[in-house]
Amino acid sequence: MALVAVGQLTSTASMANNLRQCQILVKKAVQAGAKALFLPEATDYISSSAEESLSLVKPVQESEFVLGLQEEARRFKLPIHVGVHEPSSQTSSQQRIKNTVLWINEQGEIAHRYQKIHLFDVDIQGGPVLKESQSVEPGMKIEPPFETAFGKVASTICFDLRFPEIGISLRRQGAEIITYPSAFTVPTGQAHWEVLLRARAIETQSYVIAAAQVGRHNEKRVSYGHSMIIDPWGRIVASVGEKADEPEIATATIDLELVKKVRAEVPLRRRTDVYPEV
Ligand SMILES: O=C(O)CNC(=O)[C@H](CS)NC(=O)CCC(=O)C(=O)O
Repeated sequence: MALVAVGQLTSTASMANNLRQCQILVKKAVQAGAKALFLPEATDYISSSAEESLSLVKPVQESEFVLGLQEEARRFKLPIHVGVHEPSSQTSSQQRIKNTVLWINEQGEIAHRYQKIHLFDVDIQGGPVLKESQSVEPGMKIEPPFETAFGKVASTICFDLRFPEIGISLRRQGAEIITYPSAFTVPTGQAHWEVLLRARAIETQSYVIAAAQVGRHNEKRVSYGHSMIIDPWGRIVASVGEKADEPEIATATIDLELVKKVRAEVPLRRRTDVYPEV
């Protein structure tokens, strides 16, 4: 059994300020006795255009944001899961970046990395129009869950939440905790956020940890907030809400016995003789 924290903040285009907000979240997580801190998608920065995003992106070893978080993790022996941007490794004519999540272990090392595979290209009437694929290169693989002191953790990012296959696949690979670091829009968040997260927890019989951006990032972008942790029975066991005046955490205990109990009580034997396995 271990206590973990989800952290919620409003990232802007100022990486220095975003790091300061994360330092507040680290302090709160340490004070609460948490054994890990989970931060949202794009915690390093949220820009107002593809051009601005391309101008801000840096490799992790040159990013004062990532280096600063690694220092925090080392100093407090607190592993941190965090969404960032990284330069593309491909040499193509169209310059694009990667939307990734990192696991920084308690030694401050990057021990796991996942690159977002589903990109958010939407045109909602009266709502947001966002074309993530204009500046972001999609990942090409699901990463197997990684071992932590409190269970096997798997990573997805934000819009990946709408694709149950990735959760099912991660569960099949042994995940006990599935993370959805996000920056959900307000209209889609109001309509879909909680119900999708709870569905992913119930159908995978896993803990779901969903750290989210909240509030106004710039003149164009506002995020829904409502970071939460859900247990394998689908109960919300920690939630932050939508206040955006200061960085905030919520904590919950990860109980692997509950994961075992739910999986034993309601065995989900897939009919892969009838439909394909994912
Ligand atoms: O732009 C960045 O730097 C960080 N990335 C994001 O904020 C991404 C792409 S625009 N947001 C989402 O995927 C929201 C999904 C969503 O809101 C939904 O599925 O309804």
